[in-house]
Amino acid sequence: MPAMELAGNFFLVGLMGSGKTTVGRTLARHTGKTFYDSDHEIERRTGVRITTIFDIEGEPKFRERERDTIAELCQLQGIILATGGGAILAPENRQALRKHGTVIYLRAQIDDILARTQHDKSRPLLQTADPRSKLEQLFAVRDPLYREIADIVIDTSHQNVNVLIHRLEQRLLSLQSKTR
Ligand SMILES: Nc1ncnc2c1ncn2[C@@H]1O[C@H](COP(=O)(O)OP(=O)(O)O)[C@@H](O)[C@H]1O
Ligand SMILES: O=C(O)C1=C[C@@H](OP(=O)(O)O)[C@@H](O)[C@H](O)C1
Ligand SMILES: [Mg+2]
Repeated sequence: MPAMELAGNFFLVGLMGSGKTTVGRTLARHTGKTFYDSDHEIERRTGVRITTIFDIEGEPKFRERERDTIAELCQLQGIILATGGGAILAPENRQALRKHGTVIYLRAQIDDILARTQHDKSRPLLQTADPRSKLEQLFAVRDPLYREIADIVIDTSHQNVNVLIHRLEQRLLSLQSKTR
């Protein structure tokens, strides 16, 4: 029996390192919904890591794979989906996410993201001499797009994951009772 009853799909968006995969997995456990991560799904389908896809095929082809994967996952019901940070760049993805579920924007500070991702080589866009300025550029382009489709914006800075998830779940329950 899940601890929490929530109707519908929930989609997590936000920059790399904002916690989409981590929060999504726990939210799925608490709600009894099935967890998907668009990056994991792309890796499962191709049999290679995201970095390898970027190396061999380049970002445009990765974005195509991401679009196809998100279009398919959005047809499912009762899921929690952690998207990749750049998924919202494609208008089709923004439209599909808005249409098929509740969109949660995990908003993180660049300092926190840098601390969380500094030892991790799995994000090709951050393998640069100056990841801070890269993240600043990405934030400038993407923050308006995350906001455009978000039903809930939640600040993730200065708190551990458990506190964050508790706050998020309270927000989701109150959103659900309002829209009923
Ligand atoms: N609120 C948080 N506070 C501290 N660390 C976090 C928080 N959210 C995520 N992390 C850590 O940051 C790293 C990146 O998280 P991840 O869930 O992979 O982010 P995303 O999927 O958004 O790129 C992981 O090591 C995770 O444990
Ligand atoms: O921001 C981006 O463009 C990307 C974010 C990554 O996912 P996370 O946001 O889960 O790290 C992954 O999809 C890929 O490396 C590109
Ligand atoms: Mg992720």
